[in-house]
Formats: sequence, structure tokens, C-alpha cells
Amino acid sequence: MATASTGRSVTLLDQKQAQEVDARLMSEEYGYTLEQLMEMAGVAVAVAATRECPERRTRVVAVCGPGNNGGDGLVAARHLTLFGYQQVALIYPKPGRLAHYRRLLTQARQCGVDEVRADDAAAVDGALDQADLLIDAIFGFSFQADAQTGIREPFASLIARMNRAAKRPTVLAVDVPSGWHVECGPHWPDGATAPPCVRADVLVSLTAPKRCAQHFIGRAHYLGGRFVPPPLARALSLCLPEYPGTECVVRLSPGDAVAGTADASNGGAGVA
Ligand SMILES: NC(=O)C1=CN([C@@H]2O[C@H](COP(=O)(O)OP(=O)(O)OC[C@H]3O[C@@H](n4cnc5c(N)ncnc54)[C@H](O)[C@@H]3O)[C@@H](O)[C@H]2O)[C@@H](O)CC1
Ligand SMILES: [K+]
Repeated sequence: MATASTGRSVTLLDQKQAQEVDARLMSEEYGYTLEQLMEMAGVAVAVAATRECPERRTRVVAVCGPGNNGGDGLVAARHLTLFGYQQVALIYPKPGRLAHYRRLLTQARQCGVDEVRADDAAAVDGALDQADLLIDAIFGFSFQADAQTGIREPFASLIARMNRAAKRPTVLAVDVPSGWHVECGPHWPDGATAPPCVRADVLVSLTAPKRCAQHFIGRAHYLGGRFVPPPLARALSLCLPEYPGTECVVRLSPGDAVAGTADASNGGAGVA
């Protein structure tokens, strides 16, 4: 079996720590570019999708948000076509402005990913209703919402619409189920009313799970993002599972992601 439960503790990151790990990876010291990280993250998402929906006729729709979580969705969609999936589509209402996102879109198009016009409500409804697999790549660890702002359109409506998709597709969330609080998941702090959120069956955490992963009760939780250099893991006291062999994802078991809550008090993420 390519993926295995690890049976050990895994560090959980809060929002600030996740952003810090991201920044350290792309620092002069560790030398990654965003493009590299996103490519590896997106491949991991695509591989996890093949584990959960191996049938190549699976109708896949990746719903992509305006930030890097959306970028992971663009990469995953492309790799699914390269893995032989014949019906892969994107809903991408607010394309990122960076040239990198334009290149990802071009690459996806050239690999046969269809684009659903996000301003055509009937087309969006049709695509969501026919989907067997929805990839939720709307928001990741930089999602922010409060009782006043909630989720800005068109994403609030899109999330509600995804949850009503006719075929009850498998929903795979990238890094954080969109609409969840990055730390508290579906339960918002201070009794605030939670915004609408994606109901995910599968979660693919990237780099290290976020604290909200403790609340995930879907059928499978994977970790991807096999790119953390050992010195960085040591410097931040990150507890990460072994990836089996050459795998780019590892399946976590429910008890895995509970004990290693990180502590950033000394400027790094440490296991409490
Ligand atoms: N080192 C890592 O961990 C890596 C992370 N990556 C991905 O990058 C993600 C984080 O990306 P970003 O920091 O760009 O942020 P996100 O993609 O999580 O979201 C930021 C975007 O969402 C919008 N947004 C936030 N709250 C909103 C609200 N209430 N209503 C409407 N729009 C809202 C913001 O305006 C911004 O455009 C991760 O979750 C992961 O998926 C990978 O691409 C690369 C490696
Ligand atoms: K997401």
C-alpha cells in the first residue's frame, strides 16, 4: 500500500506559524521559490485525489480561490489530466494577478483542463452537479473572516452551491476546508457565528496540518508537501511523519495530528 498511517504525533500549526514556515522556506536561507512549492503541493493534492477516486472517468471540478490555495488547485487539475483523468474542469472566478497564475492557467489549458465560465451561473451549476470529485482550493491558511465581513462573494455563494452538488461528490479540501477557521475549524472563537464552509470528505494538509485539522472527521486525511529541509524542521521543532519510500503523500490516522501543537514563542514553531 502506497500510503500508510504513521501512528505518531504531527505538529499542528496555527495561522501565524503556517505563514512563518512558508516564509522561511522561501527565505534566502532555504532558497525555495513559490512556484516550486506550489508545484509540489499541487502534485501531492493530485496524488491524494487518485487514491480516493482512482477511476479515470471521474468528473473532476477544481474550485480555485484568489490566492496560493487556488494555485495548488490549478496545479492539481493539470496533473490529474496528465495522470489520465479525462474530464477535469476549473472554476476560477478571481484569477490571481501574478504572472505565475497566468502561466499555471496556460499550462492547465494546454493539458486539457476545461474552464467553466465563473460568471455563467448555469454553467457553474451544471459543472458542480455533474462532478464526482470536487477539489476545494478556495481558501487555505490565510483565510480571514469575522462576523462583519464573512466570506466575500462570489466565494460564499460558491461554497453554498458546492455543498448542494447533485451527485454528492467526494469533496477534497486543500490544506483547510474553505470557510473553516484556520485554528478552530467549524467552531469560531468567542461564539462568533461561523461562515458557510465546505463539507470535506478528504483533507490534504500541506507542509504540516493546521490546528483546524483536529476537527476533521472525514474519510481520509493526507499530508503532502514533502519539501521541508531537515535543518528547517529541526530549527522549528517540526514533528513530521516519515513519507513511505518515494511517496509525496502520507495518510495520517485520526490520532496522529493531535499532540504536536506548535509553540512560536521563541520565534519558531516548537512541539509543546
Ligand atoms: N509552505 C506552504 O505551506 C505552502 C502553501 N501553499 C498554499 O498556499 C496557501 C496559502 O496561500 P495564501 O497565503 O495565498 O492564502 P489563501 O490562498 O489561503 O487565501 C488568500 C486569498 O483569499 C482571500 N480571502 C481571505 N479571506 C477572505 C474572505 N473572508 N472572503 C473572501 N476572500 C478572502 C484573500 O484576499 C486572498 O486573495 C496554503 O493554504 C497552501 O494551500 C502552497 O501553494 C505552497 C506551499
Ligand atoms: K481549501
